[in-house]
Amino acid sequence: MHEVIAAPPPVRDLQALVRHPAADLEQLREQARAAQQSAVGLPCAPGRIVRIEACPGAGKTRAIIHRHLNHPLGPRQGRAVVSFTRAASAEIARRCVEEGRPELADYPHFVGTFDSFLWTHVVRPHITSPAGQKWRRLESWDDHPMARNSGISLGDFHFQRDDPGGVRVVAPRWKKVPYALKSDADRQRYFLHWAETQMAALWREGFIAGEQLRDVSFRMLGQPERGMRIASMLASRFGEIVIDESQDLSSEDHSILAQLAARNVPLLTVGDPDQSIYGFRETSTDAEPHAMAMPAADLRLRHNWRSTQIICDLARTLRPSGEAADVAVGDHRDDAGPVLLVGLAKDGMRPALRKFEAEADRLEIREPAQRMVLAYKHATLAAAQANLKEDPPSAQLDALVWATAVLRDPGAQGKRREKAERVFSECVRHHWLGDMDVPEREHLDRHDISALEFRLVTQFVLNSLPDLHLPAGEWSRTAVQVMREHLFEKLGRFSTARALPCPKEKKSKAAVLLASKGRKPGERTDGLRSNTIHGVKGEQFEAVLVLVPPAEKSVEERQRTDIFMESWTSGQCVEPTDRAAEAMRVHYVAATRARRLLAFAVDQQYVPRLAAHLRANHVPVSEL
Ligand SMILES: Nc1ncnc2c1ncn2[C@@H]1O[C@H](COP(=O)(O)OP(=O)(O)OP(=O)(O)O)[C@@H](O)[C@H]1O
Repeated sequence: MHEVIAAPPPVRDLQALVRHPAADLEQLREQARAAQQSAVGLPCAPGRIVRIEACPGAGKTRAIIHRHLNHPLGPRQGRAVVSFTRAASAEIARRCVEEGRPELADYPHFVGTFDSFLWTHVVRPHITSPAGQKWRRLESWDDHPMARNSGISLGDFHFQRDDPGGVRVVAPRWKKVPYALKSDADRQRYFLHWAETQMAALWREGFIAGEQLRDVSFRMLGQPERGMRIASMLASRFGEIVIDESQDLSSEDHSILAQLAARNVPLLTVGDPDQSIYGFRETSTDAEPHAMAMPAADLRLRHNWRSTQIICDLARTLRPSGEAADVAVGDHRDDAGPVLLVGLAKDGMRPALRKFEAEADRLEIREPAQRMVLAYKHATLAAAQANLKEDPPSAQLDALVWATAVLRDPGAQGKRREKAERVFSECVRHHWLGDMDVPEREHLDRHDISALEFRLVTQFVLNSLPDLHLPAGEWSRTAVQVMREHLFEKLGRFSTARALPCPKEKKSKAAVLLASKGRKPGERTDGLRSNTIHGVKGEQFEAVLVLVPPAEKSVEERQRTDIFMESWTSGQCVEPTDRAAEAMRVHYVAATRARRLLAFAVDQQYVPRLAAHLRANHVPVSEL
């Protein structure tokens, strides 16, 4: 058995303490720090995966960084700290630098994403290539120009395995049929055929991404000798492999980890199962159900440094696992502000936004970046607010404007930023180098340009492009002129000298409007920010408004909203499938982003029932 350092007190005691009017904040904080310290020191155990569960705001990243800073491993051994997004890995690397220990993000350590870990340490060193073929990993299929066709990418499909134990490269099926193709069966068939042919061709060339990488890893680890070699090399290089945000592991990822653990690779996972919101990543038809039976966690952190106790109490009502409410220990723990419930009626979502703004004003939360409007789907936000489109527009000029606007917005993070970087890189390479038929790295290799050189050039172009409030026609001309001056004249190359086409009717509009959603006259929403719930995982804001709109668009959407609201207000999932639990978890993630002010805007018909349910659970609410 492992040793647990300074075990935190049992939950029942904590609950009693926190409800007591004289609960001593300093005493609670001591317990919270002791629990975090336990996570920092919890040893890995051979032969199994050691698991830490932690509530929202528990300081998971902080605990992992303290472990990395303060717990050295054996001589010449490193620690792998694995996350699920490039942004999360970059944050860990940044914190190592901030602590004056930049070497902790470098060899022999590994700080990166799960996919890059599999590639760098499981697959690449051990895979053999047929003659003339070279394996190359793509972060996403979207990164290869030949994996895209008229706005559809190979990433829009799941593929089947070519044989039972093989790799998924044949028989694509849509993850979700794009709206524009919904009623066009011929085009759908065309794209399915294109995807199958293209995937097979790219696979033969040696390109590998997501699902295929997992298949290859699993297969290689399953081979007795090769599996043993991979595991023993991992175990000698890494004293431990820490996996952050482990709730995002798919059942296939779990199977890979189980193979590693069985071969004594020391593994520690840290995550919050209630925040598992990537059910759609369960790709294979033979995948285990999402909620795999897990052994009890080795340690659970139950103190929340982020939110008020009222927000923690509300979060419990959204928790499918039924875990007790967390204990608030942050600066706003005792704020008494109730949860706001705003009824949505026929006059749309604007009144709800205004009420939320007024309440944020009253609490003196003025920074727009701290007043966050969240919804399950981007379409909901588009209806409520005008701002930059979620995805790059298809016209060349509009896409460049969009990418420039996103990359210049310090608040733009995650997937959207990655998409913008890709669009921007392609535009610069198109104008500079031409021949856009291979992914970025090969394109640069072909022209003997290093990745760093290219980054400097793109950054320079980004800074030099004109202000996005210029008329679009003028912006387009100036943008090409800037690229010509900076790339052609200074760097000796320029493959395209034409202005980016700008249709007549758009020429006099401000360029930024080419990349924005429409805004009704008189509407101003500059004082708020908005995002999808999936887009703000891991973040926090002073004030959060969660929109749960009456879904009028489709039966499917209406069902999703109804199932969610029925489940929430009845205190149990009303559907046996994972759909209800997933909707609960997604809204749980939304609610737990809030530090001080939490509001829900729901269809008016649900307000009385929701208010009654929350009050019955001792959550003060205010109906607006
Ligand atoms: N020991 C501590 N003392 C003071 N503040 C802390 C402590 N631990 C964490 N915090 C603060 O609590 C907040 C939440 O921490 P963090 O974002 O790391 O939580 P998390 O566990 O990653 O949450 P989530 O899973 O919801 O994203 C941050 O503002 C962080 O600085």
